[in-house]
Amino acid sequence: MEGVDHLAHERNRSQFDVNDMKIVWAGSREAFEVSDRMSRLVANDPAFRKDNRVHLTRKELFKNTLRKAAYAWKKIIELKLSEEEAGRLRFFVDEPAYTDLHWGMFVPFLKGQGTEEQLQKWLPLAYKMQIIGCYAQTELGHGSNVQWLETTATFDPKTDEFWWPGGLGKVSTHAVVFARLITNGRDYGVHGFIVQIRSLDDHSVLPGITIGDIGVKFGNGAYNTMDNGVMHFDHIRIPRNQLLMRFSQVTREGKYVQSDVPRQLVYGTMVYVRKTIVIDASNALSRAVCIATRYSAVRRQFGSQDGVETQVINYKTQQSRLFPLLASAYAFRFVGEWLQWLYTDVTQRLAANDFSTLPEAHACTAGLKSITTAATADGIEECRKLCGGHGYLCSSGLPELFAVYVPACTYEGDNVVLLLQVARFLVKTVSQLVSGKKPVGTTAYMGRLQHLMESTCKVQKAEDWLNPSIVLEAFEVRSARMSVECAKRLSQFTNQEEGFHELSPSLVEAAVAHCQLIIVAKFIEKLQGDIPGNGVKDQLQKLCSIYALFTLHKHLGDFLSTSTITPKQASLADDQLRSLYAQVRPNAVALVDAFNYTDHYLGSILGRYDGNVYPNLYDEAWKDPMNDTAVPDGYHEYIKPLLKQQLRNSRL
Ligand SMILES: CC/C=C\C/C=C\C/C=C\C/C=C\C/C=C\CCCC(=O)SCCNC(=O)CCNC(=O)[C@H](O)C(C)(C)COP(=O)(O)OP(=O)(O)OC[C@H]1O[C@@H](n2cnc3c(N)ncnc32)[C@H](O)[C@@H]1OP(=O)(O)O
Ligand SMILES: Cc1cc2nc3c(=O)[nH]c(=O)nc-3n(C[C@H](O)[C@H](O)[C@H](O)COP(=O)(O)OP(=O)(O)OC[C@H]3O[C@@H](n4cnc5c(N)ncnc54)[C@H](O)[C@@H]3O)c2cc1C
Repeated sequence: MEGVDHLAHERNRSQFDVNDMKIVWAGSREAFEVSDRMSRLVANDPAFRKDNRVHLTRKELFKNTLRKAAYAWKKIIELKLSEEEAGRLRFFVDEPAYTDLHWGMFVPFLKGQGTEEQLQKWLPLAYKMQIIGCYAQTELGHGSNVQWLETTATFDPKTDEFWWPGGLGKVSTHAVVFARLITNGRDYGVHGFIVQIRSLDDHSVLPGITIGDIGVKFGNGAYNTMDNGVMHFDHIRIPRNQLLMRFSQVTREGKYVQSDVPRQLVYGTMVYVRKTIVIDASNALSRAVCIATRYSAVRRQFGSQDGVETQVINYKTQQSRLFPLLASAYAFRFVGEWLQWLYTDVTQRLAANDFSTLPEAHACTAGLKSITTAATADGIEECRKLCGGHGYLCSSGLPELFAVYVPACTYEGDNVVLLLQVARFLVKTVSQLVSGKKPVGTTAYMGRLQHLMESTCKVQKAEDWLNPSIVLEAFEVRSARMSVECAKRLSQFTNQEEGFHELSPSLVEAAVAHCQLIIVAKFIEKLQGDIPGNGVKDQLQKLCSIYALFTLHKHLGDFLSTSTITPKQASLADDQLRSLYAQVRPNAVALVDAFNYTDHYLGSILGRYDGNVYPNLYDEAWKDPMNDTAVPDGYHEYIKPLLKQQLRNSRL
């Protein structure tokens, strides 16, 4: 019907080359080509069908996931896919599965923590999927507080329950298990061990171990394709060499030998995964924004002129809710790219025994994981509301996306707990300024503290807010002043831990300010580089300004209370923001097309590429098993007697 024409018109009016933008979004031409090929491969293979997921019971759903994972593996082998291609294929299958943990945590943990000998033994098995691994760290009683894990690994172990590990409940044959290492009567803290948990012959659980699935999780379908598990050990014995010994060893005599490295390296896999989660936030948010943008261009309500109602995307309120999310998706993409660079850099330094950037890598991955996942979870829900009533239907793709995505705010570190880590890092950075230590990397701006404490914002007219150095300085001033204020208030406490506890809500806000500064700074940095493509850079500049000015608008209290800007300058920022929304409007559909998502991956009738929403929405309703019969099951038991009774009563 009408929808087809609407989107074609939208695409024709865009002011940049969408194919060039696709390359920027993907990161490189090569990355684009791999993603494009893998997404089509999945979309065109009926074995990867997912539109029936919501109608399956948990057991059917899980078995279906096992089938898809096995089929995907068969394809990977048959087509001799590279590691990158295989990763993209799994991504586009779009179903949480044990393989996420095997490839995403078990293998990286082995690679990061194993000795050469251990790598030779375990990696080939894991690479060929002759063993399947999971990551068992969280216990029933302890998740955030890793140091206080109760599981012990001694010659005479106690017993304890693990709780949550994905892939553990039904599939994994091996687990990386976190336990406090005790030898010669001394507790050496948390270490990682490889433990075989199921037989490689018949998949039965090994003696002394009890394992099960922890039960149905949030949402219908959604993350229930994953077998998050509970595991109980009762006096399990493992060979000494299953302690991963790259950084610390236990000798045959039971002597503990610690290499000269920070003990926090045992947390390395969490840093790796948190970095991945930031890129994943841009995937999830862009997907929701793509659905909401296309549908907003198709949907019409009110404002009829010449008998045609207004596209809801033309409402300023719709734009002010949608376009900041579009800008955030791009912002998270670029900060994710930068984080990937930071991670590679820190890894190379660690290999050369340079641990100097480890605290920054930890703070950046923890903080950015926290704010990008929180914004994405909220953003997906906002997109659902932007789609009105149809957004609440599973066929919009949004309810399932939300349910799958929200645990990202909790797993791999609760967001608040992680922001408190950033706050500690900031307070430490400020206190070290006194001793003359020069801050580097993302805290380098603190080195200009005197200037930032005294400077005044130069904005006099709305267009001044398009100046990247003015915007950057406003974010630096706000962040520096919030951190300094926290540090000052902390210094009034005699007991620092007590002070930290007392001030933690303000500390979290200071951490958010610092992380938002990083995102703005990295977006601006990206734009300072070479960005080829007709009109591409211009669009990205607009999105960068929208991200920054919307963030400023949302956190106006911080900017005003720290006297970073005046109320007049805040009002000028709002004026500029409105103008930017109007400039992005004709490009909105093309900007989401640049994500290059197939209809299969989007899984949304509202977000269809062709915009042909209504007939498909209507047809989809008839496919629901509820419509198999016109008269429902239960009519004879529960409806008919009711109606008959009313008839009898009315005759009385
Ligand atoms: C379908 C999936 C979709 C998307 C996912 C996309 C991509 C992911 C890819 C693959 C993964 C696959 C699937 C993902 C799905 C789910 C996976 C979920 C897996 C898990 O959840 S595993 C369990 C994770 N658990 C946690 O994260 C626990 C959180 N807690 C902690 O990390 C720590 O304990 C702490 C950070 C809270 C620290 O607590 P503490 O204060 O007690 O710290 P310490 O005393 O131990 O240390 C203090 C000192 O050390 C510094 N520090 C802390 N952590 C680190 C670190 N990681 N690196 C470096 N330094 C660290 C800290 O700053 C202190 O320093 P200081 O100088 O002394 O102040
Ligand atoms: C879908 C999913 C998959 C998972 N997969 C795995 C897996 O594969 N392997 C694995 O080991 N684990 C896994 N987990 C567990 C996950 O890592 C933990 O749930 C997470 O680290 C949070 O810990 P917690 O549950 O102990 O939360 P808690 O720490 O109990 O948090 C509860 C509340 O307390 C607050 N809080 C806690 N400590 C502090 C503090 N110091 N200051 C202020 N507030 C605080 C938190 O902000 C939160 O509001 C998974 C979890 C989920 C939801």
